[in-house]
Amino acid sequence: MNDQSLNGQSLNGLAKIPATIITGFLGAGKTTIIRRILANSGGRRLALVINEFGDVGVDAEILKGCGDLACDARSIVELANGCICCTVADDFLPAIEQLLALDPPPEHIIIETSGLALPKPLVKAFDWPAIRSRLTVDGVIAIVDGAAVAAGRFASDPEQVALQRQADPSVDHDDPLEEVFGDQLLCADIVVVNKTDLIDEVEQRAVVDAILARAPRAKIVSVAEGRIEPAVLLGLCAAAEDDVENRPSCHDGEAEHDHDDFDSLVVEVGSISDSAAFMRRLAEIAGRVDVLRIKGFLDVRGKPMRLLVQGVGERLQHNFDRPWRAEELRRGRLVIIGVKGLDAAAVTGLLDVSRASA
Ligand SMILES: Nc1nc2c(ncn2[C@@H]2O[C@H](COP(=O)(O)OP(=O)(O)OP(=O)(O)O)[C@@H](O)[C@H]2O)c(=O)[nH]1
Repeated sequence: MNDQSLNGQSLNGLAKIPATIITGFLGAGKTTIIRRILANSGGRRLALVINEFGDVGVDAEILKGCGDLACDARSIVELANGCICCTVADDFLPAIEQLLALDPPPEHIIIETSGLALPKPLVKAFDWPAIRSRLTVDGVIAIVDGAAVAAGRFASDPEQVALQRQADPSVDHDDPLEEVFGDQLLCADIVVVNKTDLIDEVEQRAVVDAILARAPRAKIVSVAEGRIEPAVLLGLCAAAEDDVENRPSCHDGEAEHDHDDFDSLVVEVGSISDSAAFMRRLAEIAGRVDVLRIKGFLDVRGKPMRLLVQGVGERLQHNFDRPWRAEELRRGRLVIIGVKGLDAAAVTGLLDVSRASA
């Protein structure tokens, strides 16, 4: 602890505002869990910093308005300019300043990192004087997609890797999914295994074992649909900024890292008339091209409501989430994320849409 803080108090004697970092791989259920926290806030004034990949802003849109009593629109800041671990110096401090300027200020800040972000650089930012004097990291929560872990998404097959090494020793065999996943677990105070509705008990045990193999000291809670009492996740008083040394990362020692291991694109989709047919095509693409995450909104002709589309791997969901507003452009846009080499041409070709941006 440095001289600027003492037992959660800042120098001017005011209690520091606690901040909870919610991390977890693409589609693990971070937004779902934050919705639950907002809905069961117990009257606490919450603020959110939402960082996501692609500028479609799906998470913030889902969260706006779902917990008005706990958190109004002014208390939600979106950081869409890349992963928070890389943009922390430019974007995070202004976001925090904006929230601290609210009158009255928030009682607790929740930060949702993008699914590809490494949480450790963010925890380190809480040691900067401007932040350290006013905030503390109450806890780092890593959300895990139980079904994806059970399916082996984050574990490279050692035999396969050995065979590939024999064939071509120059190929880089690090598994980027495994690295991000491992870093998120090793930084966490609590690991939440979500999506237990999609796996049986044997698989659940295997998932817990896989987590403990990487993070032997992890405290693990298993849930479905993010159903968890906020009291389990908030109020941990971990002061993680004082404890970064005990949160190892496979990127420790690197001056900076990048997200070159992943590709993303945003596609513009004109009005569709047959949502079922469109979803079938999307499912076909997710199967054919190795898509990790799809999300966005679509305009269905003749429908007053906006269609929310969510995909994790090949599992797709869609539902009308709210009416289009009168002043709003009815615009279909999807963010599609995959590992490096994602065949963008195949995606746009199969969907018969244009690419808006990377
Ligand atoms: N079956 C099942 N689906 C879930 C569960 N939790 C979340 N989902 C679904 O998984 C998808 C992704 O959930 P999100 O909460 O958006 O995940 P996220 O981690 O915020 O996603 P990113 O921010 O894109 O990384 C959505 O379609 C959710 O409805 C669960 O426990 N079971």
